[in-house]
Amino acid sequence: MKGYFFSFEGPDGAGKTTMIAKLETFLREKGFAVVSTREPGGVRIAEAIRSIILNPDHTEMDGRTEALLYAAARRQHLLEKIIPAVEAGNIVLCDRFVDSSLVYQGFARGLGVDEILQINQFAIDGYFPSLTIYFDIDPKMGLERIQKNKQREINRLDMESLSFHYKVREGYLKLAKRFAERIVTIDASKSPDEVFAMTAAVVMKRIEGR
Ligand SMILES: Nc1ncnc2c1ncn2[C@@H]1O[C@H](COP(=O)(O)OP(=O)(O)OP(=O)(O)O)[C@@H](O)[C@H]1O
Ligand SMILES: Cc1cn([C@H]2C[C@H](O)[C@@H](COP(=O)(O)O)O2)c(=O)[nH]c1=O
Repeated sequence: MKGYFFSFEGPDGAGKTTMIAKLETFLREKGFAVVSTREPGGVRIAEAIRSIILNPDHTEMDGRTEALLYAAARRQHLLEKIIPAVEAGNIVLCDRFVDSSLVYQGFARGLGVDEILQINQFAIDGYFPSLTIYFDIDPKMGLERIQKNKQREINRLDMESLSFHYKVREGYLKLAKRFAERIVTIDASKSPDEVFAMTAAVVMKRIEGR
């Protein structure tokens, strides 16, 4: 039986990585086969592209170059890891996917959501997640969480202005309305336990409701 492809989105510091780790343990304890992955990255070539995109020294990077690099990394990640894992019956939990490009490059950078969607259609051939959970948070709170987390590297996107990160949130809220059949919004400002309880409920409803 085929598996599932679920993606997790949100502004920087919303709690995506934390919730995916909790969800992976929760689903495995229920007997499900789970593969967690992330973007940009997930496979060797995409991780190499990640290091180019996120390098804080690469300040000269053009917006369209950035968008094309994210899409290229996505193509390799999708074909080499995501699709085979879903076909093998796994639940794939992906930390960011195409919606991040639509929001960060399309909306916040002003390249155009539909223009970025077109580039990504070339990359993903319409292979969208069946469920996307959007962790909504005030960007200031998310960035403050990151600053408290000393182990986390600061990447080139983190260094954008606060107004850019507010545009990111605005872009996600618009996307959640546009793709309401796929995207479920969760209030990520609550405690980790509260956010996880809501996340697990949404995921189990989707799995049981297949
Ligand atoms: N609900 C929460 N309440 C308080 N702190 C949280 C919550 N969720 C996660 N955190 C903490 O916030 C920090 C960022 O969490 P996490 O790395 O999961 O966010 P993220 O959305 O993956 O961020 P990024 O997109 O920047 O990688 C971590 O230190 C994490 O422990
Ligand atoms: C997939 C994707 C990501 N981004 C941005 C969003 C974040 O600022 C970084 C990734 O860092 P994280 O800590 O691993 O979440 O890259 C983007 O702008 N466009 C994308 O498609």
